[in-house]
Amino acid sequence: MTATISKGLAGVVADTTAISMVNPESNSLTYRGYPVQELAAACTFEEVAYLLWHGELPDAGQLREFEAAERSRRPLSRSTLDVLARIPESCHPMDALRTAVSHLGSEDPTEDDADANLHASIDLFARIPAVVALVQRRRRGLAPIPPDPALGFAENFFHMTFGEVPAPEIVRAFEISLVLYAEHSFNASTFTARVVTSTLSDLYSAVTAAIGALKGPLHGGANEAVMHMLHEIEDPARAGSWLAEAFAEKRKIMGFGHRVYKNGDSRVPTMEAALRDLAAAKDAGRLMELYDALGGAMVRAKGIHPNLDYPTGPAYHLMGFDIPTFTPIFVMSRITGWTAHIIEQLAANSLIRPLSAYAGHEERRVPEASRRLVRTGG
Ligand SMILES: CC(=O)SCCNC(=O)CCNC(=O)[C@H](O)C(C)(C)COP(=O)(O)OP(=O)(O)OC[C@H]1O[C@@H](n2cnc3c(N)ncnc32)[C@H](O)[C@@H]1OP(=O)(O)O
Ligand SMILES: O=C([O-])CC(=O)C(=O)O
Repeated sequence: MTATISKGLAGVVADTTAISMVNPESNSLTYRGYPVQELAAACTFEEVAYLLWHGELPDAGQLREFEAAERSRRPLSRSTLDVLARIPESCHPMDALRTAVSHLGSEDPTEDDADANLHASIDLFARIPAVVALVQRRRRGLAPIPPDPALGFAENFFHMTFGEVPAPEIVRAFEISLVLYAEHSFNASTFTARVVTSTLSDLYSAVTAAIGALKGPLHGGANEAVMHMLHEIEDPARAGSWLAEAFAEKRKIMGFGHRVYKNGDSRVPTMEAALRDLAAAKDAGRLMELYDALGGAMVRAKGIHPNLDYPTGPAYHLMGFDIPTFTPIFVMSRITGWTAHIIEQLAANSLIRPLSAYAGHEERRVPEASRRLVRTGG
């Protein structure tokens, strides 16, 4: 019998999920039934995080309690700070974050039941921004800034990174990006987390593996690659010729294309609007000319549309973050979706173990040592 191979598991439905629905036909994305565009317009990131974990938006009392928990759990332990201090400054911040999350797991002695996993998820949600901010400051030769419990999640991240909170429009654009990045069904990093969880391993191991999967430029690493690409092209008039050269060399154009959406990513219009407001506030007309020139040329040449990483790259640049901080910011958001999936996987677990079709050497006998280990020189 010849097996049907679904390379990259393309088109394979691996399980059910109640967390989000990606619908490429209607170009929509819902979290727990709510359109992501409405959530981005109306909710704080804390409310969306609560929704992903609990299945419902919080009422005022639930939100107050949740915000208080997040704010109180932000500080990093001495031992986490010591581990971070020993990681080479030259490494990518995703490597530092992966190590920090793994270390945080070694500090958490709790069992892996659903309550403990929800507790650990909120711990990671609260602490990851402190790691990301500290690592960016260290790269700039600056001392860490402790979290401020008087500030919300997004504002506090700016405070820990820059020592100040920018204008509310900038914080809002950032918060919109966090809402849009939070969850996207069985993408590669979430599926990685579910595979690890399916062996009944622990939440920190699953998140550590997910960070590794997100780092790659075909997935979350694309937001950084987009900004490098825009810097490289530099002049909007060069966008067409740069693209033609990239096609000739069979290079993938970062921030374009998607495994599920083939007619545009449902999240892009919302993020693009936020980027345009940001660019107007920052007088970044030339960057937007380049952004539009490349986007237009790509759609005209190949009919391939931008994904969410295309607008978030320049948006994070305009907010003042260093490029290597972009994918770690994605982690600050996606930790909510990953951990919601880990809890869901565990609640109805089945070991994830697909089959492979063997394509190697035909069966053969191991030669005797006297024939295998013949001297060939030296
Ligand atoms: C948050 C996120 O993770 S969103 C994704 C972020 N990743 C990127 O932006 C990286 C660039 N994009 C890509 O590499 C791809 O579009 C992926 C990996 C995201 C999706 O890949 P797939 O689903 O395998 O692509 P798909 O099968 O639709 O490709 C169809 C054709 O379009 C081409 N194509 C797809 N995306 C691109 C791109 N960005 N640049 C150039 N060509 C592309 C493919 O090479 C393929 O061409 P072929 O038929 O001549 O071989
Ligand atoms: O769904 C995917 O394959 C990638 C993606 O857009 C995401 O993880 O947000």
